[in-house]
Amino acid sequence: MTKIAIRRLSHGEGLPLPAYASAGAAGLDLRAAIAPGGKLVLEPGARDLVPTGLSLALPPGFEAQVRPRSGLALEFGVSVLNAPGTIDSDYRGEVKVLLVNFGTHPFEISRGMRIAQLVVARYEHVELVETAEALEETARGDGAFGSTGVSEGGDA
Ligand SMILES: O=c1ccn([C@H]2C[C@H](O)[C@@H](COP(=O)(O)OP(=O)(O)OP(=O)(O)O)O2)c(=O)[nH]1
Ligand SMILES: [Mg+2]
Repeated sequence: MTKIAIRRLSHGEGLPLPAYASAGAAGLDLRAAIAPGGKLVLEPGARDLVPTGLSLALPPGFEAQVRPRSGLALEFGVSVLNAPGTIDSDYRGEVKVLLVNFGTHPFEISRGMRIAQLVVARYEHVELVETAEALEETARGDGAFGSTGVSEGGDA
């Protein structure tokens, strides 16, 4: 299993490290590291950058994606605005979560609340090779944005 160095920042002390909630979970649950006793209220339509109290050293070739938790999205309309947030392998600052409240009620965040999940994934750097030639043809060609039909079962 790939090992990734993680540091708990001072305001993250006392909080559990991100963990997989089940044996097959893809994401490590991230917790809000807001001040003890403090709370953060996200009004409907508002966004806020929530600290996790953690920084990571991802190895080259790995990224981490900050993804919403579907339970918060379904129940409260709370999501990650820039989903999936991208943590670069060379980033050493604090991992932060940009939460947004698409719901109709204020959403209260307390310290330690599981607010998002972090999926660590491999990526590749590619070399872009500019060409003046026509690109290799495909059946799709330049069809996009519903070119294969938007209603269920297609438009046949
Ligand atoms: O949800 C996120 C997204 C990003 N970051 C941090 C880690 C990432 O490596 C850095 C830059 O993110 P990104 O490339 O998405 O933002 P940018 O607007 O392109 O900023 P930059 O110019 O710093 O790359 O910000 C977070 O902590 N949480
Ligand atoms: Mg960037």
